[in-house]
Amino acid sequence: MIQAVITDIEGTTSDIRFVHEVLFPYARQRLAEVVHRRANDSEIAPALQALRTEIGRPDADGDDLLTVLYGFMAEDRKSPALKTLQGIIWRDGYRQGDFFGHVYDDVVPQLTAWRRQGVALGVYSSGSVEAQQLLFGHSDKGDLRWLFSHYFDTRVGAKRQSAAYQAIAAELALPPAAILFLSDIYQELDAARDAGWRTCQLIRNDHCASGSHPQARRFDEITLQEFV
Ligand SMILES: CSCCC(=O)C(=O)COP(=O)(O)O
Ligand SMILES: [Mg+2]
Repeated sequence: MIQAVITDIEGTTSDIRFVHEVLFPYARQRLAEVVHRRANDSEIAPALQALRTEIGRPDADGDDLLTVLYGFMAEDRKSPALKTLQGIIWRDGYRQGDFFGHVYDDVVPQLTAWRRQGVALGVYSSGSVEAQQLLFGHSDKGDLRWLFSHYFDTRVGAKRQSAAYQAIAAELALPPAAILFLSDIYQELDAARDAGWRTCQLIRNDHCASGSHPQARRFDEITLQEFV
């Protein structure tokens, strides 16, 4: 029996276009200011230091780091330091009302129903936990943070590696087969299945590369009883 549902964000609860056409450009336009003018801020400095460590260049200056960050953004690299910086920049955007987090219409009713059935709900995204809470806290469906009891980002491990799913199951204190992972990316689902989780691939658009997992176009097509 499924006791927890863990969901990806981009391409699963939320439109890829919101992430790539709204969030990423917003962060990109503000990265230079953050790296050059706010480098000594208490939350920026550790992120820049983590980036130096990540790239193995302890002496990298602001320009060097900016070049690396632009490169990471161009290739959509899930760098923890980049994700931390993006989350900090997006905070201003959400708070100023520059945008709201996109959430598909079918998501909230289904998550609410599962929660009422006693199923624990969590998020696992490459976006930082702060970025996840910002998106759901300032969503176009209102503040949805009450839905989720757990948030995981790449600090628990990379989404295409099964060790991350083992670590999440340990934190949830649940057997792997009692956890259902929802994602649009079959490589992430492969890693979850390797860890013993149940999986379902969301096909939100025709561009999704298909894997060997059960599929749904919307959350209300998912029946937990089918995943025993
Ligand atoms: C938390 S919203 C921003 C999402 C993001 O930065 C990203 O890289 C998408 O990652 P996901 O694991 O949700 O596909
Ligand atoms: Mg995704």
